[in-house]
Amino acid sequence: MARLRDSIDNIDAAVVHMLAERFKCTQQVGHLKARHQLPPADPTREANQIARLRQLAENAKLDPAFAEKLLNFIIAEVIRHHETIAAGEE
Ligand SMILES: C=C(O[C@@H]1C=C(C(=O)O)C=C[C@H]1O)C(=O)O
Repeated sequence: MARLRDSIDNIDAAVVHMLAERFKCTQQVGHLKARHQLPPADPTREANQIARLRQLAENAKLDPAFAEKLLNFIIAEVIRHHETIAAGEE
């Protein structure tokens, strides 16, 4: 079991690092949107991402509903950041 837990720990670390990189990109998008007075949320982009992620999840034998919930959770946090950035650049 210790070997499995070592792998779980490595995977969790990779997830954290990947999320950190993703948030670095979304922060830059937030600044671009604020500068060009674009809204924090882009529902069309979100719908495309959700459809894509659900397909990827299905192919990977991961529950697509779980993948969608996870992406929605992350996107909600990104939108919160974008609202904060927009408020600061008013
Ligand atoms: C990052 C963006 O802003 C928001 C956050 C998204 C995300 O985290 O993937 C997607 C769409 C937007 O609602 C974007 O518009 O690309």
